[in-house]
Amino acid sequence: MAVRHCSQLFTIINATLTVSFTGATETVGMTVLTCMMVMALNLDKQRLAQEEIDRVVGGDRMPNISDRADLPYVDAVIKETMRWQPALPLGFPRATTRDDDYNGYHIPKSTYVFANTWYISREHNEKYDPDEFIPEQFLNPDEPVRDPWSYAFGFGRRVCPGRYLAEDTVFILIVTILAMFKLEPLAEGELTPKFTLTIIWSVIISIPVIFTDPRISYPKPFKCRIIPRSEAKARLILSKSMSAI
Ligand code: HEM
Repeated sequence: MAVRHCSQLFTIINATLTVSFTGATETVGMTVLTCMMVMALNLDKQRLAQEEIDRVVGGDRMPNISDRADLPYVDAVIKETMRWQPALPLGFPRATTRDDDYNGYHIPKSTYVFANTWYISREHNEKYDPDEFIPEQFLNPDEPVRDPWSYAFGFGRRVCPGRYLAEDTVFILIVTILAMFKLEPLAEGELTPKFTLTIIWSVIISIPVIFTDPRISYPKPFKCRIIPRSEAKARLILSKSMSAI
């Protein structure tokens, strides 16, 4: 079920924070958690996203899925989250069903192959450092950057069948959290987005030190303040969560 309206916000945030989304949908939880972390790390970007939400949605209702087209900066924040640290940096391993030759390489039958999503996300770009969190790169029509929605979900026949559900769900969770709450690190320097190289399945990739195992990569437990952005918003959250019970 796509989350069209995030009225059970507290429950959902709680579920997200404890990463209790199970199975395939866990990747949705990871993406939302990653976004919360980068928002706490990048307060200037968080403020830009919130200003856009306030302009479009106003203060007396929660965002809904139909606001998405009018929220390009929030959309760019989500894309940049998926690029900056893809939930599945090497996708799922697959095995070849027959001998193959590709680009001068002979790949025997039954070889494990990976789509290196991490490498695509680090594609060379003259202007932007791939380790920096820069949503703005998705907003310049004159210099198009590859859209992470085109590679974060895999490729071909076995592409993720949940991608459209994931897209809507990630959007509505993040936009609602940003509309209602300010996210702050607990202490200066608490979260360090330093990248480190690591080898996984014989492939070298880099991940932030604050993330877990790169096979399925999500933030290690982190502390941050989640503060309602105003009294009015606190009342709105309470009224929605009470009416959802
Ligand atoms: C942000 C969220 C998500 C991400 C980043 C993600 C990513 C991926 C990736 C990279 C693959 C491997 C594709 C390949 O091998 O080419 C995959 C497979 C799969 N995903 Fe997702 N996924 C997400 C959400 C979901 C959701 C919400 C569902 C279901 C409700 C789902 C169900 C599946 C299933 C069943 C497969 C296996 C498909 C197959 O082997 O044929 N995913 N996903």
